[in-house]
Amino acid sequence: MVQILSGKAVAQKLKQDITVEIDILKSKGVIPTLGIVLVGDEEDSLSYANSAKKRCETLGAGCNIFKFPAGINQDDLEKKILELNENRDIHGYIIMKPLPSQINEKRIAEIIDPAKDIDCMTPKNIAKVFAGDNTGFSPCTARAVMEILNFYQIPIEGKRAVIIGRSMVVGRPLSMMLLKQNATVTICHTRTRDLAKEAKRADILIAAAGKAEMVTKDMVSPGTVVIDVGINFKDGRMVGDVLYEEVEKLASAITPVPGGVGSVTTMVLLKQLVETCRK
Ligand SMILES: Nc1nc2c(c(=O)[nH]1)N[C@@H](CN(C=O)c1ccc(C(=O)N[C@@H](CCC(=O)O)C(=O)O)cc1)CN2
Repeated sequence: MVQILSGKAVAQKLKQDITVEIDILKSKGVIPTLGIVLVGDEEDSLSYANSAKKRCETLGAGCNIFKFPAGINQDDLEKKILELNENRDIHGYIIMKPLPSQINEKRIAEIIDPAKDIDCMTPKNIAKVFAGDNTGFSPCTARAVMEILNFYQIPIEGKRAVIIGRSMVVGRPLSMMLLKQNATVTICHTRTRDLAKEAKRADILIAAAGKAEMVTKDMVSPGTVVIDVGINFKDGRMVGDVLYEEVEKLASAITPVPGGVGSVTTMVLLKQLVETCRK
């Protein structure tokens, strides 16, 4: 019988700690406030931004969405980021990705104040993740995956983890986090020669390719733990990167979409907001 790894239970546990922290900060006259930089109108980024705002409202934190047109140029966006660094009412902020193609993401990452970088875009913070140093922030989605694995006590040490996707928000940092817990990690991507063969070798398969329902039954061995990071919209409904109906029949455990990694990601974002606010 497949185990459903619900993100809601994990989010609930994180929520308890965050609520206590917010109450302490409020008693000192500080309302932790999140900034969200949203450029253009990518559906998953909009969903992420709106969900994060709702969570802030529910937990008593502040949230400001800074929305810019998809055609914004590099200089104007950089100016806005520098303003956010100086804005004492914003304690931490996230820049929704992907950014439009005219924007040089690397240059943006370099000017973010690392103390406000709660989704871990700056070279300084990402270097800590790669060095296995826990004193900085982690990319929220990658950390959400680890929170789920740890909450459900999924064994990681010595296991073969296969990640489909090499993004800087999930695939690459997550590979380092799993490595830190002694998994043997493989990252697959668009140029991987025999993706199904690689995926079938996984004890833990993480789908983070950003492609709706691309992981099918022929890519999964019986007994695999399947973590679906994807948030895609198909015919008006939210679906993951895993074709759930097929794969759940083979998996030993699986995260659903919705109600899986996505619901933990926004809670991790708030946790990291509260952490930076406290500092
Ligand atoms: N800077 C970043 N930008 C983006 C990221 C990212 O990790 N960093 N990720 C994607 C979107 N994303 C996660 O990967 C995401 C999209 C939507 C939601 C969301 O709506 N969460 C809901 C619950 C959804 C569910 O039940 O699964 C909630 O928390 O209530 C979360 C994450 C794009 N851009």
